[in-house]
Amino acid sequence: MLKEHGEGLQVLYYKVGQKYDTHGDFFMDNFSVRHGGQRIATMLMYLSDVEEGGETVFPYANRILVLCHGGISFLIVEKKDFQLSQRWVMLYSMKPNATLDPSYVHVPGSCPVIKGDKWSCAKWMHLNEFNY
Ligand SMILES: O=C(O)CCC(=O)C(=O)O
Ligand SMILES: [Fe+2]
Repeated sequence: MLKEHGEGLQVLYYKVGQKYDTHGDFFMDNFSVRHGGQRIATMLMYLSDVEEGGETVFPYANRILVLCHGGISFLIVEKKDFQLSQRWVMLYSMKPNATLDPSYVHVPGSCPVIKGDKWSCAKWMHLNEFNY
């Protein structure tokens, strides 16, 4: 992917009780695609440890991301825990044939933070050059 196809980084901060509602990272309207076209993929990065809560859940991909609890990240796939060696994941919004792929709709985008606080960061990649 070319760097010109990327949006600037978007940093998110959640305090206790704050959450992000269910969504997909692709656009559902024609207006939003005017800069760079549809989003192809998201690189989601976890910048902090959350003591409790703050999970990102991908039920259609059968994945729950429990990130950075006590400095360790986990990916739960089909009820099995996998410890991640990195603090980021790639989520795809489109299939290789350029049709939308809802597999990584996040339900919710972020569960409420229960203890501590959460910092995350999204980098979105587009079909075309992104110039805003
Ligand atoms: O903070 C998270 O875990 C998810 C953020 C997210 O879904 C987004 O920025 O699109
Ligand atoms: Fe998202």
